[in-house]
Amino acid sequence: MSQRATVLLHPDFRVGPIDRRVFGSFVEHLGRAVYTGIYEPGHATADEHGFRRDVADLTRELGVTMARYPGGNFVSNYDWEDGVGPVEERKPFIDLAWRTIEPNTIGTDEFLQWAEREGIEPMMAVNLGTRGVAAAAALVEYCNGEAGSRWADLRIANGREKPYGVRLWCLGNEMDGPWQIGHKTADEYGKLAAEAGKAMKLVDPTIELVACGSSSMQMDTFGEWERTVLEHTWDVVDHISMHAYYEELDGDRASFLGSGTAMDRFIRRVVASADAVGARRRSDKQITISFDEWNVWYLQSRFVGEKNLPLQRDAPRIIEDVYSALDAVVVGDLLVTLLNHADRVPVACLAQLVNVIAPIMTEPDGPAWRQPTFAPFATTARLARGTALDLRVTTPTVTTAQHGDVPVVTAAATLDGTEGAVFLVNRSAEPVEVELAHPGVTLTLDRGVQVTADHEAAVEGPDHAARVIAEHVSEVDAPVTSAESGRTVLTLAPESWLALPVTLTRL
Ligand SMILES: O=[N+]([O-])c1ccc(O[C@@H]2O[C@@H](CO)[C@H](O)[C@H]2O)cc1
Repeated sequence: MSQRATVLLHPDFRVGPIDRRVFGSFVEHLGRAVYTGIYEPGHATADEHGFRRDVADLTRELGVTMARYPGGNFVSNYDWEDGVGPVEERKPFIDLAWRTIEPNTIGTDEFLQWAEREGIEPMMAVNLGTRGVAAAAALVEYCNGEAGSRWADLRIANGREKPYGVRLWCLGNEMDGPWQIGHKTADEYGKLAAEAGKAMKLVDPTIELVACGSSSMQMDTFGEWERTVLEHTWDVVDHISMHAYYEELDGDRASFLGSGTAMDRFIRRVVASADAVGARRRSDKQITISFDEWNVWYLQSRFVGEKNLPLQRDAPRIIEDVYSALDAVVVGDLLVTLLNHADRVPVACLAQLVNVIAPIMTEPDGPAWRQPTFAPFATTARLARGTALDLRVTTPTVTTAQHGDVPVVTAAATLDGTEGAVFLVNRSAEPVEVELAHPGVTLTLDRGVQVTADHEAAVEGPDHAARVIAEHVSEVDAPVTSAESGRTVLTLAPESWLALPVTLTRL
């Protein structure tokens, strides 16, 4: 075997604690994410509130800790007041983001109560596209206020006495994007976000706020946007958002498999932009990242063609990407990148949860099933606990058309007491021998989960998904070829992602 990499690991070298909110997801009023996704009264598994039990069970198995709501692009033209109160009095409206008639059957209370029942922390977004300071502050009061003021009393009148205590709030969505309803310049948005945020924190000083960063690293305004927005909002916000979607373009597999490196560079650049604003202000405050949209999404190759959306109703099928095992390897690698930035990325959302670019799919009146991308997320959310370790990886590189030279092997490791996990990715088409160097520490690897990439076009439907999972996702023994004091050698399969539970004890 010609390729070799070394991963140096020690329990004292740490990136930082893993915030469980990094295993968040996203439920937008888009296509079938809500209607016939999480919610379908009349479905065989529906609970007394009309939410699908099969979807909730898969969500639990996925290990999602948090869910962002109600958008996304949707939030930028959403009047939250239309989605509360007696359902029979709620009026449909034309959602301009996805050109869909939104029936308003599900709104803030229904979503927050679903999240509460499922043990998922909600992350709410306010509309800074067509609305502003007052509507944002009112929504915080509606969700978190105690009895005795207008909006809190409205919540109580609507049947919910106890405040929801929503901790995390997005100040709008992708306001740098020309597609956004109420799109703004960085100056316009920064001023509005600072004022909305100020008012929201005056209603509830315990909340955390996320300012919109760039919609992608490819935006022309990237960098300058972050600088300007953070100059305006520095004193009021806690996090800046990042969004990134990756896809295989023109059969360029190597670049696609290198997506984690693009994500890594993007994170480093946003951290640098935030720290530069802090330096100029001589501020010790550290802004962290809410990576509140990330995934594989065939955006350029499939969605852009679909963009002239006809006006539709009744939960249309919009951006229901079907994933391959190759996509699952990339999702696993993106999670490796997020873990390696645990100190600066406490919050992240796999976009999205159900049907829309999602690990869980459903048929109305029919089954719910896992896509191949489900496994790396569920496994990482289950195993990655405690602290992320700061590994030193020595690896061959591969030259890619999109990202230049990228590492062939990527790795992350986590530790909680003496129990932890090691995550390894081989991006090349050949097997790689990886030496785990652990001086002064005994390392015991347990059975784990492996995903190997496929070369097949993904085909819609539960049967195909189940077959891809059966063939490419497996429980495996640690592929150890030799072990001696302070050194364990294993072999990574071509184009694969591997997660192994580990026990570390100091000698
Ligand atoms: O690069 N683009 O063309 C592009 C277009 C739309 C876009 O929207 C984001 O992704 C959507 C789906 O998660 C969310 O509603 C929105 O925040 C994100 C990026």
